[in-house]
Amino acid sequence: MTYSIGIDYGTGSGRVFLVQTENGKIISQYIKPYTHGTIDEELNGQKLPHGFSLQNANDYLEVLEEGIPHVLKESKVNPNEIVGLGIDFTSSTVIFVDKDMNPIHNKSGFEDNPHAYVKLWKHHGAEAEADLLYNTAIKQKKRWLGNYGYNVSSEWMIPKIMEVMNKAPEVLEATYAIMDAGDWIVNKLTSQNIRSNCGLGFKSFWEEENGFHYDLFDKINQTLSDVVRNKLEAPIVNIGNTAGRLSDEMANKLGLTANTQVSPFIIDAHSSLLGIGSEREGQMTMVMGTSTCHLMLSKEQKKVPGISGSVKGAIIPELFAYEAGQSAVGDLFEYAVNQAPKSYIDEADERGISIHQLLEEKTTNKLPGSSGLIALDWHNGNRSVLSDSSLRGSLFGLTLHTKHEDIYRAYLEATAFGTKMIMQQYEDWGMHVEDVFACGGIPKRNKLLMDIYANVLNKKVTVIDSEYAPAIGAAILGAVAGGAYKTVKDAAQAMKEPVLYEIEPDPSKVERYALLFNSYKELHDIHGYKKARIMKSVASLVE
Ligand SMILES: Nc1ncnc2c1ncn2[C@@H]1O[C@H](COP(=O)(O)OP(=O)(O)O)[C@@H](O)[C@H]1O
Ligand SMILES: O=C(CO)[C@@H](O)[C@@H](O)COP(=O)(O)O
Repeated sequence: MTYSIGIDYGTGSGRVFLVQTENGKIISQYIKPYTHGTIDEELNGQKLPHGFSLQNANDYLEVLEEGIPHVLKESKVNPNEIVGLGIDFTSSTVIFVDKDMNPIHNKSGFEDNPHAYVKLWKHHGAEAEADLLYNTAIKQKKRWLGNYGYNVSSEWMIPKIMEVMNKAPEVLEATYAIMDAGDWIVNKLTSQNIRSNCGLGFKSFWEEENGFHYDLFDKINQTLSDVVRNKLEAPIVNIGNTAGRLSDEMANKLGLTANTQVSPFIIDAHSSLLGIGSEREGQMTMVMGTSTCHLMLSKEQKKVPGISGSVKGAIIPELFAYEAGQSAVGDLFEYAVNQAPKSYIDEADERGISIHQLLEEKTTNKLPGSSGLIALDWHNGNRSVLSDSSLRGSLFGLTLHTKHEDIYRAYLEATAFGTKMIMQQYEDWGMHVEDVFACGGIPKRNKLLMDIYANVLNKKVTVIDSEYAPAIGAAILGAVAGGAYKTVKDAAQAMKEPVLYEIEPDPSKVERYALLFNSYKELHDIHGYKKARIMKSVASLVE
């Protein structure tokens, strides 16, 4: 019997899973909320600018140092039988390190410097830099930008590097290497300095054929090109290969053996496709957590406007992986939960259920549209298809009698409408959606949400019986790196998570949601671009 370890670094916590390579059976698991959480309001007493989302890289090491010894102790598995280890991580979560791979925020004199900290994937401090990259690429008629949906997100690597260049040159001066946090964990485990093709391909303007797009960086300035060449660029390891074995130091520290192979990191949402066994064209997989990522696979590369990117071999070696997404989904529902009236909080406490469950219960039997509410789900900007992180959410149709559960449901529905916009974009550009899968931390917890998605999308939705598909995907890559399987596809089919249930559309609800979607589409177009100045002028007064 052999085993592999999958470690899923989500937005709020790290999750370590020990699984059987034969069938993906979870033998032991450990979930560690990040000690410092997400640093977004203030850092050591200093107020942070709006849109900042930082993390402390030491928290990521705690996941390793606590989680791996825990699963070994609990399972009593012989470490010699653990052939591989895989890492999935949110992206682009950017870390700046010195030549010993130590985060700059650990260095004396940098403790209070926000730009020395990890820029979480949802950090929105690099809007101006993203706009400059986009406008320069458009002016230079860079056709390759079509592989990134003809947009540049402030959530990606290069704008975040430019932000530090512009706002904190002292951090850059002290920095030896820059990378995705997922690459950093792999490098800490193997004492190397490598990069994964998945992270670079989706978030760093790197393509296997041409490498980094210095043709664009040079147009910004020579410093940017030099920083990318000297600090970001490094040997690349493709998904499906091994990044190398555990270092002796880490093997001893964690209780593993130096024979354990480590897979290059994969982006968390992308890892879910492996975890659910999605491996062919025509399948749209929604990975629903803090955010939602809408992933598809194709034999061809198509330039689909408004999606986040397409990268060959980022998930399944011989296919192009496509990504689109919504920056606030679980975050949006959390926002609604946090606005719940005290009476609801007390009722949920008395009954020992979550506020989510109480709100779902109170609104689950209502007819679509019965509240008269409709919302735009842009509380953290719009990633796809508008790619504008400065956009803001809104709620229409409020009356003096509107109930909080109706507002909660309006947000659930808004994320479904936003998903329909993305699905239609894929289909309009030749990528037919046959099957819709739902996985991640949310689908299993909210049946009403899945009912809404099936009826808004008018598609059967297959809900996966696992909140941990990304971790299983990472374990699958660990198993391949460790030689338990010859191909990623074979490993995914053997180790994938099971289906929990399938939900079919209900024609009566589909009809009502079609009317609501038309209204959503009009509001989307008005506030997304036709009259975007209305919300932007209000936002201009934000400190
Ligand atoms: N019953 C529920 N219905 C809808 N959303 C939920 C429910 N329970 C938790 N959530 C949301 O799930 C999100 C966490 O999902 P998870 O996949 O664990 O996050 P991530 O992988 O992004 O760290 C939170 O944003 C939370 O608001
Ligand atoms: O950006 C990506 C994928 O490209 C994700 O890492 C990011 O949306 C965060 O995902 P989670 O919602 O935290 O799982």
